[in-house]
Amino acid sequence: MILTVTPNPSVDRTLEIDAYVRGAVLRIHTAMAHAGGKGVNVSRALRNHGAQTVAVLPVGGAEGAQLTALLGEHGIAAVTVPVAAVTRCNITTAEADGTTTQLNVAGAALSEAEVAALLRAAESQLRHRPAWLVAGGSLPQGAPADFYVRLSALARRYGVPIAVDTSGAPLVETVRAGAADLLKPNHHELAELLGRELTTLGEVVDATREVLSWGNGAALVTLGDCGALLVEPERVWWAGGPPVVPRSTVGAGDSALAGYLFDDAAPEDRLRRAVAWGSAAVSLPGTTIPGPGDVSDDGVVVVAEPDPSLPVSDLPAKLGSGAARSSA
Ligand SMILES: Nc1ncnc2c1ncn2[C@@H]1O[C@H](COP(=O)(O)OP(=O)(O)OP(=O)(O)O)[C@@H](O)[C@H]1O
Ligand SMILES: O=P(O)(O)OC[C@@]1(O)O[C@H](CO)[C@@H](O)[C@@H]1O
Repeated sequence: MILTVTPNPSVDRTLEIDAYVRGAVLRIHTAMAHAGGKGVNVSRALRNHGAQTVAVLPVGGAEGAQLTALLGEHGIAAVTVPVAAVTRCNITTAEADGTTTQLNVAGAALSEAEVAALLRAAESQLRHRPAWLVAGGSLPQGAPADFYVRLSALARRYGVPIAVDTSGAPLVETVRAGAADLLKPNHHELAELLGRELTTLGEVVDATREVLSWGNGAALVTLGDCGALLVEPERVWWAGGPPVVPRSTVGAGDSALAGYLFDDAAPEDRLRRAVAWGSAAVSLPGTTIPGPGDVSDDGVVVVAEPDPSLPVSDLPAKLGSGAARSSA
């Protein structure tokens, strides 16, 4: 079983439009709602592929009730912690050319008692010794920036490895405390964390290893349409898939993380699956999370110890060839 904790979940609303025009009246082709939040999406991806998972999350108000109902529709086993604040709705516009714009709400405040209740709910599931704890997303107001560090301490008490996918202050707190066995930043979050531009593959790998040297285990660094890196202290792999016509990129990173964690395969096979699941998510509308029928790892190329001098933006073109495939 894989346990996920999403302190700031959302009802994700997606509006499909031709093109975004500021100040205009825009006609929506399709509007849809999905259960969202990073940990929730990881649970959805795992569940779609038949893996056991439990999602822990706070819910409040009418949107909280809708989120609970959506989780039920997705078949997710959820431990919901009732809170006074109304669960947020995040809005995405998905344009016909594949541009995805996310409007993410801060999320209403949790009280100290509600934060403590969320940690207790997580601990009650950790007693079942899940294979992984996945902690994902931003933190709601009222949750301390070191929330994931506290969660990590709990996970370690039960011998459960923890994967963390967050950004901003909670990411700083987590990595500085060496609290993660696996990190899932994208390269922009990594650049923001270290306060420097990361242009080449070598710069991304060095930056990641700097973060690992603070006591974190390994990192799955996703690179959007340029694939993903799996970085360990001594080894590194890159993987990229064939070009995809994007429909909505929301949930691609979560699907990639779920693909990585799905089972205990060799690192390069986990990375291949991460990229296959992430790429599949991009071609699906809204926060639709792929299942086995959507995913294929045909054409996903994995390269061990890729050339550090390559610009990240050149990776699919330079490494995604048949010639590179043999070096995996
Ligand atoms: N435009 C794209 N075309 C093809 N594959 C993509 C594209 N965007 C993302 N992917 C795939 O999905 C994976 C995760 O994407 P990305 O780096 O955007 O994650 P993220 O920023 O964490 O996303 P999110 O927070 O929305 O879940 C990538 O490693 C890649 O395999
Ligand atoms: O605001 P956060 O917590 O950083 O991100 C929340 C979110 O954008 O992440 C998921 C996609 O990864 C969406 O389902 C959700 O709306």
